Amino acid sequence: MTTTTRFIEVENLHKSYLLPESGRINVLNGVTFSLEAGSTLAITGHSGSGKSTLLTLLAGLDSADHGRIVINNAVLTDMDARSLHRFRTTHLGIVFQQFHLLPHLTAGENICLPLELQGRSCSPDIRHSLLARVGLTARSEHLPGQLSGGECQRVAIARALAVKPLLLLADEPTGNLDLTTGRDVADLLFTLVQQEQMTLIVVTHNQELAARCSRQLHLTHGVLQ
Ligand SMILES: Nc1ncnc2c1ncn2[C@@H]1O[C@H](COP(=O)(O)OP(=O)(O)OP(=O)(O)O)[C@@H](O)[C@H]1O
Repeated sequence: MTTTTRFIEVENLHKSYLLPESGRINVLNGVTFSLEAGSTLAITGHSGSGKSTLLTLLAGLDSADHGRIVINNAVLTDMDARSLHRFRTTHLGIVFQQFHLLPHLTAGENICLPLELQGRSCSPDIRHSLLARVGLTARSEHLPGQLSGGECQRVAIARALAVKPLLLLADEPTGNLDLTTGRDVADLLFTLVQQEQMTLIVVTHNQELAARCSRQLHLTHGVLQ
């Protein structure tokens, strides 16, 4: 018998946080969706609706209270912390609004970090090729503090691509950039996603960015619609 599994299957995901003053708040109340490999999905929703929380669970950076996440046949919600870490560093690329580059490392060193953390070598050729893909070959030796916001996000995208991820997760990737720079970064992101045939999930308030995705889902009252 042949079974077809979607690339991503999320079933009945629940997540709450315990607040010291006001008790428990339910953020995700049964999120369910599936996604084919190579698709691009935008998750929209008002501020505080739980978009980043959902992305954090998909990235294996936090655990759900209840529910199931399957990515490429791996059941993240059954994994222990060590397996999740291995899965994340091997198969996922993550891009954040605030870039999260290490300030004391150069652009080239930041880009190589995911490979080095896996004990893999990051040769000058690999480094050069990653920098070239984001148009920053001349900036390899610059520290993040010497780069513009758009350049920092390009470095962060190259870093996310270093491990050749199956899935790219992006949390407001243009949220810290002016309109033109944000459009340039979005152009780069979608070009690379297409070239690499990656699956992309992007969390955003930006309707223009969301509209570039093949699918959009809106998070409201803790569920996706
Ligand atoms: N670690 C945490 N501890 C307690 N509450 C949290 C935590 N992380 C998020 N929350 C709360 O969960 C809710 C959802 O937050 P989340 O950041 O996921 O929303 P969001 O839709 O991404 O918002 P924004 O668009 O403003 O970034 C908010 O009420 C937030 O305060």
